Amino acid sequence: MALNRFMHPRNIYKDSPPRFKELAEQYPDLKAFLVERPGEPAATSHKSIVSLDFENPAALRSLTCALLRRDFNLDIDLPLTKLIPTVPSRLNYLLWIEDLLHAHKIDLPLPGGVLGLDIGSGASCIYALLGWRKNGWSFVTTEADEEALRFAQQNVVKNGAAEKITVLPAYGSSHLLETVKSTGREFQFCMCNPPFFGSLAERDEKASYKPPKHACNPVAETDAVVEGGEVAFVSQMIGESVQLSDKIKIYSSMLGKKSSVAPLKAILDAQKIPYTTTEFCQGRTMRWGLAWSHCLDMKSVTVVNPHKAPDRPLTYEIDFGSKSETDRMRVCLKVMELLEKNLKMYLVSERGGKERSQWRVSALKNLWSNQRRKRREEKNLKAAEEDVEMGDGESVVESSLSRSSSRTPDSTDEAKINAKYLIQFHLTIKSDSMKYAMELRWIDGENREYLHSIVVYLKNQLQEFLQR
Ligand SMILES: C[S@@+](CC[C@H](N)C(=O)[O-])C[C@H]1O[C@@H](n2cnc3c(N)ncnc32)[C@H](O)[C@@H]1O
Repeated sequence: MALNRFMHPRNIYKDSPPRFKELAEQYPDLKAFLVERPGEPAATSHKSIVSLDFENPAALRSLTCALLRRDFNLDIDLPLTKLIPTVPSRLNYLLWIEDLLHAHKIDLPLPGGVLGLDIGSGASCIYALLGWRKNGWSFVTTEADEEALRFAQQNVVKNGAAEKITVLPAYGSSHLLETVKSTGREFQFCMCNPPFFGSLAERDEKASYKPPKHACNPVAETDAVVEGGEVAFVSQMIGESVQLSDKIKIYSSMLGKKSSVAPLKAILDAQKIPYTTTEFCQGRTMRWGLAWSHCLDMKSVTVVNPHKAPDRPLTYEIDFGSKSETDRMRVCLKVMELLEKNLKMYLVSERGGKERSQWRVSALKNLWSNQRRKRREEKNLKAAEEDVEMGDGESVVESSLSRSSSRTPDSTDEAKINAKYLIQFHLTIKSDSMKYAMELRWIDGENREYLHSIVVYLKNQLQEFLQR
């Protein structure tokens, strides 16, 4: 896992790679593929190291299925004859798409939601299923291989995503054009992990492609090979994108060979199409990302740099003195209510698990400042209402109401959803022995001080709530 430290900073496997022994306790399918070897001679514990038999495609399949089930509540079937995706690597590309949408403010809950197009879903249909489960996105995907298409369709239905993900057969020789036309829809982005090679011989000969032992499985030719290789495939996508223009806001593709990046950039440069590139690092494998647009200035995009350590989060610890799932749920629900109902923020769930839940939170209005004044006013209002109940006259209530500056955000907030948000941050709630820690991590916005005020607001509200 030499390159793991360069994984996308939000990749959940970056700092916590799968522990095979633990995982196999939960998913006994994996047990048969565990390999135990002695620990390092220098290690004091002499503990053996438990790994997985990565050369066995069935082991890889069990791992992928277990991670999807444990971390994303996704249940998929995969034939051993098709490409078996690794979850951490697929997340890296998806997280980059999130960054691009975010940088252009097209990741907020749009009226119809975010709609993506995935070219070549594979049998797993992994990008669409992850994007749907993680971010609530809708997808149209295409697939050229009949067996992979059938599996992808079954996997979508099996996970109850048929209303949000449509898996279509590839449209003849067209990669994008005919599919987009046939749906009559507009897409926020398209993504693609094309077959890399021009021929099987090239795959086997290419010095620049040395598949790590553990990545090899008897991949069908359609997964790995396409006439002209990935450069021809993506140049055709670029050509079709010129005709589609802003029907897709951000076009993108993953590239399996570094040597493909330069010729594709040259094609975009020649046509003055703005683009941006990135590197995906996972395990011992590197991949490249290329994204371009006909309506957005991709050159000015500052995406979250995968090589830069994220800012330290602001943390608030809640000490219960006892731990139960019910306590954690109560706190999570209260935090959701405070953010969504009281502060009118928008939450997108990014991870839900027993020990840790994470959301991306966007605020369009500052409803957290001056909370002390607002609470004082609410208290006055309450006292006045009690006076009324005791028959003490209406005038007190009226004046108290007119003094109160707290307001309920109206439905026009929805209409302004595309406007610039004030702040966007990650909220993580973690449970650890006797404590629950709530972490707020800055993503973007107008003023970093807001994050501090939001923590103070949540802290005050939760203290009141927990005392009850
Ligand atoms: C490298 S695999 C990627 C599968 C999956 N997206 C993943 O990342 O695991 C490429 C997929 O594209 C499909 N494919 C090849 N040419 C295609 C085309 N013209 N339109 C749609 N799918 C195509 C292949 O059958 C294969 O399933």
